[in-house]
Amino acid sequence: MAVSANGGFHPINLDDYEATAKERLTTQAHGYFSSGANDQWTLRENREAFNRIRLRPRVLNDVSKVNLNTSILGHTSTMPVLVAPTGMQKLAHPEGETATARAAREVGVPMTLSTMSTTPLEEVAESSGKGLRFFQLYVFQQRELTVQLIKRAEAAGYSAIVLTVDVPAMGRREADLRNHFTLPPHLTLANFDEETHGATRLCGAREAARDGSGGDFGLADTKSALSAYVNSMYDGSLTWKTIDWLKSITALPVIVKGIMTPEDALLAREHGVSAIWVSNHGGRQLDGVDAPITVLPSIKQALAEKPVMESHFRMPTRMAIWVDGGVRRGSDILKALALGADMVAVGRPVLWGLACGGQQGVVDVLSMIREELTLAMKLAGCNDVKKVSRQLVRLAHEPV
Ligand SMILES: Cc1cc2nc3c(=O)[nH]c(=O)nc-3n(C[C@H](O)[C@H](O)[C@H](O)COP(=O)(O)O)c2cc1C
Ligand SMILES: CCCCC(=O)C(=O)O
Repeated sequence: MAVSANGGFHPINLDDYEATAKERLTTQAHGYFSSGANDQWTLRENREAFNRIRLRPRVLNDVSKVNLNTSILGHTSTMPVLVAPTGMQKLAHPEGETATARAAREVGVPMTLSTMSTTPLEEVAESSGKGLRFFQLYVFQQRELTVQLIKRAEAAGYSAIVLTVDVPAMGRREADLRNHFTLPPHLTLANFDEETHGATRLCGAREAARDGSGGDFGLADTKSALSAYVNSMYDGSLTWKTIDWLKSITALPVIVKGIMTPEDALLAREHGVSAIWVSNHGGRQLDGVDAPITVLPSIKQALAEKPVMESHFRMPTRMAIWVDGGVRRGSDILKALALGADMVAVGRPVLWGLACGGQQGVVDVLSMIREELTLAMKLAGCNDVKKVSRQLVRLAHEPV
């Protein structure tokens, strides 16, 4: 493993990557990557919720071969795992998003590129060739800028638009406030140019106020340049009509990221999205919300109880369910699949792999996830991800 040649680093689980990444990153970068909002209750709960779910293994089921291949939006992934969008990856490694995209391609899983990338979306696409890539969209008050981003993602061969809906305002990340988070001078928000955007190096609240970009500046905005940026640039007025608008300007499948209730899952389906991404943004937005894995069963049930028939074929409309938050073990993925997820995303572990070893570090992290998932499947008596069923898990309130 390339990373083991690098400073005698021999990780045996994803937590080992996190510990070593912490040693290698600046305080500001580590604070930004690792932290959650406020008291970080939700951040911890994202992990703890997995511990309350028990597996129910079956035996004597020939698990000599395990099939992990999964179909996603008409494409194939070599496992039911995808890379979640995370901003500013050059804070982790000089090759940033390019290294992540190449690693995802090498492993055969989709990569989601953040709007807040430190590499232009075209460069990421070019460097990772035929790899499957989705573009994560933040909607800016400057609507034309948003339209341009979508057009560029289409032209560069991204296969879906992932609209993130849980950032109408910036969550309160106290590590960023303490560290006065900003981008170092050599990095920019590379999907924008300074002339049209005016803030590619992020901006302090005072600067934003001075250049008239508006916003309602609070204490947090004077301490975190990211907070000032988000609160002055993002459009906080989005509604369900925004989905209709998005669908009217792109032919790409639209995925809505940040769904946490059955009510919103049903609305998302009504508005014709291809998938919902059940997520609380890695515990970084509203502290006190449940873990995505906790709300997943009720979302799955609500969608099953109220099927919507496709008018032409009278077949139930199939909207996929993706989930993320606190996934650190192969068995976490198995639990998520059993509770109804079609795909499971990982955020921070990819950043830790990137910080530890660039592209190879991310390949190693994703390979470790694959190895753990394969073993969990074997030990649970399941030889194909398509066969993972609800019977494979027991929730805390269910009888043994
Ligand atoms: C450092 C960092 C940056 C993130 N940036 C984005 C982003 O730009 N867009 C987005 O939709 N989600 C973003 N997220 C949320 C992730 O996509 C994902 O929902 C979350 O990290 C999943 O939890 P996990 O880190 O426990 O796997 C970010 C998360 C982290 C940790
Ligand atoms: C919302 C701020 C930009 C990136 C992001 O989504 C995150 O840091 O969680």
